Amino acid sequence: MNITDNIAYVGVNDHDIDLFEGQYDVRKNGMSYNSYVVFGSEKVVVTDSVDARFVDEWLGSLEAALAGRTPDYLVVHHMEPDHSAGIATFMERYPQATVVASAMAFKMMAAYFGTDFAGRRVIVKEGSTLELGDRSLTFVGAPNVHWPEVMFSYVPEDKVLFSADGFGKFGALDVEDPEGWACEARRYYFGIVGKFGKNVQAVLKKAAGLDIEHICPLHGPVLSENLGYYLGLYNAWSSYEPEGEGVTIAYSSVYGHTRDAALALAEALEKRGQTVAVFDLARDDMAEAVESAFQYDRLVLASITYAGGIFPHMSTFIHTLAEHAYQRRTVALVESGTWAPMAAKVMRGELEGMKDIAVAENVVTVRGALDDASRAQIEALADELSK
Ligand SMILES: Cc1cc2nc3c(=O)[nH]c(=O)nc-3n(C[C@H](O)[C@H](O)[C@H](O)COP(=O)(O)O)c2cc1C
Repeated sequence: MNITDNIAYVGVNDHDIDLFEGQYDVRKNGMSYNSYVVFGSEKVVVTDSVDARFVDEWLGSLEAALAGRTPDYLVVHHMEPDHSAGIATFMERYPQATVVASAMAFKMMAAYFGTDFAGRRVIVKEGSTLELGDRSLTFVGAPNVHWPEVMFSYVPEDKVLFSADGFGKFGALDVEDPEGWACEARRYYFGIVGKFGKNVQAVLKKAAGLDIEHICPLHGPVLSENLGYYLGLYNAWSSYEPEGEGVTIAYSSVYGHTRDAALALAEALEKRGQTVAVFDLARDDMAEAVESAFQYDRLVLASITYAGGIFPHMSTFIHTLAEHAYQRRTVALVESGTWAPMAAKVMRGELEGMKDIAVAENVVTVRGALDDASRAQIEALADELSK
């Protein structure tokens, strides 16, 4: 696959992986680890490597793409092992090659490979340029998007931005994603990059000064058309702006009564014309619930009272939101409890540490099964959330 006349794709698809980064379920569509070759008139650059299980396949694709040329540089934008596992093998195979990376990336290479390639390396920083003859790579610092050593690079002659894990997406490239780009890119963003909104904003500002026609991420498809759409989403996501109006309802229930309340609220909201997404935190993909909470402007947390506190899945969910800097949203509380309901109080306390969270006035309390009182509370909450 060619990105431009001078840039080829040499990445791999992974359909064996179950959990990406140890927690994100990608069994349905797999994952891609992207690597590219930039052919300059004088020098050839390979960008990044792939996961350890695919290094041989990557080297095979690379050799085919090189068509007899030898690579002069291996540019390392990001040292996470799913992109860096093949560095040492590459350097053995191509003894004339030089590694190009940030100073911090070389420290990480020493930690992973026992060598920082002294004598065979070029350290780059913001604004450094690598000349390839009729082409060049200019480096753009992207610290903490989402590791500290990350750099993007830009090829002005081809208007190509190599964006490391930025603009990444779950899913291998040999399967069509029926949901389009945004759904799995959003789950990826809020799971993996979401905490670092400020850093993403900083690099987006730099990117705004570049004339870009292709964004080449380390996971997912190369983005070549309608770039304003992708940049607009990244701008909304990284500034913690809700992407749209809607209510995410996340519930934890053992015997089904809290679920009944959550579903009754969903129905009441839908009757009022609201978009609603409901998640069972024990059974649905929690990363999708997190994604949905960030996508929409309102969130309902519904939990049983569990040993004087909240259910473990709800606790994990709220902590995950907090860890990802959840903010600027309205949150409503639904609780159940048979002898001393406490869940709403506990959840309210957990929300206190988050920025700009407005807690809805109406709280729903279910004491056993839904009754007239709790049904009335559900209607009142639906009214409040639909204002
Ligand atoms: C392990 C366990 C611990 C519970 N702890 C409390 C509690 O501390 N206070 C309380 O009022 N109810 C407590 N309950 C009762 C639940 O809140 C009650 O069963 C509730 O209806 C469960 O809602 P559900 O039907 O959605 O699972 C507990 C229930 C279980 C199963």
